[in-house]
Amino acid sequence: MTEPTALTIAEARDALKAKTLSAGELTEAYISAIEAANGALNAYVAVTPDKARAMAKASDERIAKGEAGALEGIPLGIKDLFATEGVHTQACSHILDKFEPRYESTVTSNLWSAGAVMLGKLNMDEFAMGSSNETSYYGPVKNPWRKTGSNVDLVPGGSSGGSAAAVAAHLCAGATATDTGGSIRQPAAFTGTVGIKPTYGRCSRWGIAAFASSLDQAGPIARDVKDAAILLKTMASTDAKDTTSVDRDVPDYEAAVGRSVKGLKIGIPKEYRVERMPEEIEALWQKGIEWLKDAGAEIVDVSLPHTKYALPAYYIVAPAEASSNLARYDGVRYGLRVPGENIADMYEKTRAAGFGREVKRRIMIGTYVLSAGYYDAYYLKAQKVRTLIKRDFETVYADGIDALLTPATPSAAFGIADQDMASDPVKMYLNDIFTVTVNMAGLPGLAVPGGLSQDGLPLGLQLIGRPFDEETLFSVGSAIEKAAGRFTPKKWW
Ligand SMILES: NC(=O)C[C@H](N)C(=O)O
Repeated sequence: MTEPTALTIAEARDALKAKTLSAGELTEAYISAIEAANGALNAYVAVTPDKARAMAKASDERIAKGEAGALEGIPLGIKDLFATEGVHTQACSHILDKFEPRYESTVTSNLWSAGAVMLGKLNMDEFAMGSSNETSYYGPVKNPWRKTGSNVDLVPGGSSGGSAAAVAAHLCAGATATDTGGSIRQPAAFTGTVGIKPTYGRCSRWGIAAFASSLDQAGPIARDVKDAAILLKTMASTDAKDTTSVDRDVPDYEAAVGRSVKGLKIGIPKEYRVERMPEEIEALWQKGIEWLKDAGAEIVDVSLPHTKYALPAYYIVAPAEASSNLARYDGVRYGLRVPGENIADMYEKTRAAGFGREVKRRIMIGTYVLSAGYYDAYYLKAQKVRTLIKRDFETVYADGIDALLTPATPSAAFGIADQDMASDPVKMYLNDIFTVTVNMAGLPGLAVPGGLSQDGLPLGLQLIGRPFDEETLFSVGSAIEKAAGRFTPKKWW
């Protein structure tokens, strides 16, 4: 029999339904896999076996009574950014030390209401700021993938590095993640998994620690396109507690998987052919184009003229919002408190000790671009650029384009403590060059594996859709998946 942890969500769902596997057995298999692997991979920052067993037992009882929910008995990992009642929720920051919320985020409560089982909390870049998972207070996550014949540890990408690594290494059936500028799609690309950032407003942000509220969106990381569709269906909802969540029915995303792409118009934006793009990324993109042509789609060259301004504008808007959102961590209500001479001294000492370097850098950039005298020159201008970026997409969609195809990242996974990235934060920020436009425009974006690099590392393609048209992304994504195949790392841990 296949190992229970090797099953996709769709397969596990069938096995649970056929009663050839129980939720208890499936959950035990994941708990053992985490125990065996987490010391090496550091994907989980908190494991909740007792809770998982109790949830699985309840699932088995519901299955026996014929009352199974859409995700009944499916063991999931949760990014540490989501509030989980009574369970470690620290956005992988020292400043939230020992914080265990008294409430549950809307996305996770949707999952538990559908019968899913929580395995624990997943590592991430501190407050989701990073592209390598190295800014986590809990240390870096190791990518389950290594170059062929090498034993050098690589990053899994970030900020949802723990989510991506856990899914790739089969330490959960699927995971929640969030994406502000690429945090779902870049780690998915680096680990050979599938990740979707839905349209802004599709998932409730309630109970997710805020980084940049106008850009943050939750979404799943999964082993294949179908599993991503299954997870998003339950994660998405309209929520009175988040006024930016939209009042729209959630479609049956799973039904879109495998649907024909014949006649769809796929745009290829020429501005994504950036300078010094590695040949293998260019080749991957070309392969994606050929696969979609073979599947009957029409390929159209398009232009998104303001693309090159997206990254600099993102690194103004995101830090500006972060500096405001992170003002709440002051040592008064929750988390870390470092005593001081007086209250101002206590704030200073707490924030100095509680935040890591990258978070401090963003707070300083954000405070600067919002300050009197600089607001118009930076923040206001960046917001105007954001409108131009959004209009670029509106123009191509008005011309009948159904979705756009681009690479997901400008490279494959790089080494932990990469000197180039460590010495120059802008080099790290360049990881987001293909993904931030999507957040700036509020659009859905899907990352799907397209193949392996010459060194044997996964490379991802990105599909960008019309607002609230995640279904087309699932259809086109599954056409790519069908042609490219699926990718699982060789176990070394
Ligand atoms: N949060 C994200 O989407 C990650 C992005 N690399 C950032 O550091 O802002």
